[in-house]
Amino acid sequence: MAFAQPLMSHESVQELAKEHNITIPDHYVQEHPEPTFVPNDCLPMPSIPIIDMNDLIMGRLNMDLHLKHLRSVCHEWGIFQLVNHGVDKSLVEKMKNEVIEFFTLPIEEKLRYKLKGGEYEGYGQTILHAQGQKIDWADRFYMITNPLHRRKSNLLPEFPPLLRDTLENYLLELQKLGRTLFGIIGQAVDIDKEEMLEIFEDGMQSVRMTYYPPCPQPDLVVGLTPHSDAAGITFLLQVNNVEGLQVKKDGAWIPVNFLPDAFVVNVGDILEIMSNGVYTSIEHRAVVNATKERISLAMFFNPKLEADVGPSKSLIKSTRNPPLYKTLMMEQDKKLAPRLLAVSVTYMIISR
Ligand SMILES: O=C(O)CCC(=O)C(=O)O
Ligand SMILES: [Fe+2]
Repeated sequence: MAFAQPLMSHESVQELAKEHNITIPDHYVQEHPEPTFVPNDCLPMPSIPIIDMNDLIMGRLNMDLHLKHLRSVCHEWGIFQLVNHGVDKSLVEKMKNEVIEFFTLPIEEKLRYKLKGGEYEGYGQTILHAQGQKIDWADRFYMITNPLHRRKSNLLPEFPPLLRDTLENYLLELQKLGRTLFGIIGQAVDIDKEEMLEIFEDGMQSVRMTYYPPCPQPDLVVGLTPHSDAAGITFLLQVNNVEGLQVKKDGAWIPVNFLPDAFVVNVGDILEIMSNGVYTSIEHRAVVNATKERISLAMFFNPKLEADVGPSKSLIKSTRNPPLYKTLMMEQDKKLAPRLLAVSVTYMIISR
């Protein structure tokens, strides 16, 4: 590896991967990442369940069946492909193109949004907490988009105008979808719609764009360390049709085969807590490709910052089950707040 102008090792793996004949630097080399599940005649490759939004909003006749199915998917898997979600296809395509454009910008442009010491929002790589910490083979851009007063003035407002406008439109559409989906996901586990809406209305929302460069020795690195999302739910878009996301199901790492036009929806820790453990915040990771770059866009939906997060009051009342999790204040709790702000990539379920 030879840089004319060496970059800080943790500034951009995208730049590093552009060099010919690279030797993977030590801080990217992971010891024995767990292998991907290999199917055989007795155990075929499982696939992520599909939820059809039309069934949930129009399937009045069989609504009980649809809710039961949604509940079992969120319980067994904690992840599904959402089809017929109603978000305009051309807007989604535009969003994908703008994200690709962002990562195509010269490094100097992207470094205008560079992560600063101790901050979580901006452009960069895994934050180094400790000496010897391994770094994921990916560059990321993370920022809070809602509530509006929490937006950083040097991030979204400074974006290239097309990216900024497209992201704003995309956010509005996903907020509409999120509101409907939260109501139904709550209903499927006996949480009052009003309680759900009250907690998530004008909630904390954030976005992460991730660029996974190709890696000549993909088995030596990890694109995204195994984690569960600290969010309520996550909407995930695979931007350039290159696979890499995997979920841990029954102890095995299963690749997620994104359907065209679907969002992959993750149940996050907060929904697991609110459902008193009925729903599962699934562990997931991303692997990288030997020859192709991969790009993804994740939108995280959380309760509002002043909300208390714990097992839902209406659910506990109706089921009379004892709460299995503590109730924490969304913003003030020392464990929850930094984890939510970073949507950190260390797997842990809080306060179980
Ligand atoms: O890149 C992906 O597909 C996964 C992204 C993800 O899990 C995250 O940003 O939390
Ligand atoms: Fe995630």
